[in-house]
Amino acid sequence: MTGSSDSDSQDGYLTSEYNSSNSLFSLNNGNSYSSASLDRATLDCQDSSFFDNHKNSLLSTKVPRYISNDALHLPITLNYKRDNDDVTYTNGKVNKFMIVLIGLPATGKSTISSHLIQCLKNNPLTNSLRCEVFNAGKIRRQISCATISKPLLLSNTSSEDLFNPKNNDKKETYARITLQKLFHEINSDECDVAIFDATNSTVERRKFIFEEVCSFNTDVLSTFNLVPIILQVSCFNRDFIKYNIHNKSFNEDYLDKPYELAIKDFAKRLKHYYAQFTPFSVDEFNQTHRYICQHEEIDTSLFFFNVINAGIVKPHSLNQSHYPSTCGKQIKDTIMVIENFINHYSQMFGFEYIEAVKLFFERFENSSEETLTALDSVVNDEFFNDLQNLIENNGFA
Ligand SMILES: Nc1ncnc2c1ncn2[C@@H]1O[C@H](COP(=O)(O)OP(=O)(O)O)[C@@H](O)[C@H]1O
Ligand SMILES: O=P(O)(O)OC[C@H]1O[C@@](CO)(OP(=O)(O)O)[C@@H](O)[C@@H]1O
Repeated sequence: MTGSSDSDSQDGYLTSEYNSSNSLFSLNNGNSYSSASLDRATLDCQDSSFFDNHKNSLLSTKVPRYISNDALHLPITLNYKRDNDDVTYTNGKVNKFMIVLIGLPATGKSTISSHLIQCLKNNPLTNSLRCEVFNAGKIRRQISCATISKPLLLSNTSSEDLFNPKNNDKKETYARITLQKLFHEINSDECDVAIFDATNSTVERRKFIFEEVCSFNTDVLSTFNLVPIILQVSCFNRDFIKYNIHNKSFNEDYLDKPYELAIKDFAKRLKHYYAQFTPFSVDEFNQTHRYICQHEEIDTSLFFFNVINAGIVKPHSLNQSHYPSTCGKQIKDTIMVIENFINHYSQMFGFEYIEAVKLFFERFENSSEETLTALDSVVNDEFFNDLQNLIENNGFA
């Protein structure tokens, strides 16, 4: 059965319908970013920008006070227990899960992955599953450090220009190595839920990933079957993006770099990504499902979930679930927990994040701190306009 998932309406006054006819990801409008902007669709802004209008920022929205801090931290648990014999099989192999992340840099993929793991660990239905994140950036840093033996002069420096599209081969190599590590750890039964944390921003990359998943599942030497789950993380709010870029400037790529250089470098990286990114669509979901079914010669499961602007925008018809005709309890339970996490993300974590962003900008407005001035000089309207142009001209306008 195929269908879109429901979401709650508890936080209805904050959320906006995100339907396929006005969606960025809509097939009917030619996957257009410009003709299907989120701010028009959801925030009632006048221009047709990819980004939320700064003045109509989500930050001006009130975070509901009826959600206590405790509730924000407590993943919602469901009311029944997992049985010991819940393990299910596909083609005689024990099922495990692979979560394929998709999203531009600094949209919150790694952060949301750690929230999801927290949620799976806190739910009796899924707490026995061993979860692991396979981050392509981390593998890149490890390999670069080992190769150049100067730990902090990483391949991210502008001289190597790793993120320039002309150097895509290098990025693909790191992604392949990361995937191989993931398959190896699944096959040696070291984890049950493997999260592939990379931008996976092009159709070609995703095609490659699903070809590899099919090869893994049909390989007589692999003991396990991977149930693929696609989790797309999107962020269209300028304040969120600016705040996230600020935080990214403190990650391992920039430990030895001054703040302003880090911001400039990351801003440049973002431009490269915006020039190439293709969002995952319902159409691509259907094509991928057909491909997997043909290749594995069975009716397989495939799931697609979205977190948009930290869960504040609801992706109703974008989320897709395809359960096979004979679907084991373990798959149903795990998907239910993940779906529940997606539907309640704003209450569990999103609002707390908005509070943090608000605080950050309050501090920003009342200070003349050099670091924050540097941020403003790089991540400004001109920068967002550049990103907008890049996304419109990358074949999806
Ligand atoms: N949902 C979120 N909750 C809390 N912080 C977030 C969230 N999304 C992004 N951030 C902030 O933005 C920074 C970058 O997010 P990250 O998860 O590393 O993005 P990505 O993995 O997509 O590159 C994080 O360090 C965090 O400070
Ligand atoms: O190869 P893709 O899919 O672009 O993803 C990997 C890249 O994503 C990035 C994008 O910034 O992730 P991360 O921020 O998690 O470190 C790079 O570090 C990393 O090299």
